[in-house]
Amino acid sequence: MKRTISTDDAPAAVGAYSQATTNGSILFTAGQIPLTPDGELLDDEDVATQTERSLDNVMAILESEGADASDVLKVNVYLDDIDDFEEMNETYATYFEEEPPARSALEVGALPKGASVEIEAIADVSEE
Ligand SMILES: C=C(N)C(=O)O
Repeated sequence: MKRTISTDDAPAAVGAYSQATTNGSILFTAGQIPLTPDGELLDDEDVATQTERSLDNVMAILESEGADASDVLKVNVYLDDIDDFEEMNETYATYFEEEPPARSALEVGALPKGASVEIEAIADVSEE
């Protein structure tokens, strides 16, 4: 059965979506842009900082469900400029040092709120 997830440790949705949804086995986070949990937008920060903030949000959502980076199966990374790939990837790699999940990274025309980075994850939250 579908359940929506809400945690104060990640920013509230900026539109008509939930922070994450799960069926108890698989968890889907919404795309996380570089907003602090208080709602401050870090759109003027460099891509490394935006990547860090977005991934911190993903991790906070996972942790609210008792999961962590090791449970992530797939990540999608959206960049407003693919030339930022290396800078994003360097920061990203520090979050997934062992057995990194599958990932897609792509350039899109623009992201909500003028962000440079948006990151979403799919994780295994089933009981072992
Ligand atoms: C920021 C988003 N995840 C959205 O607008 O869908």
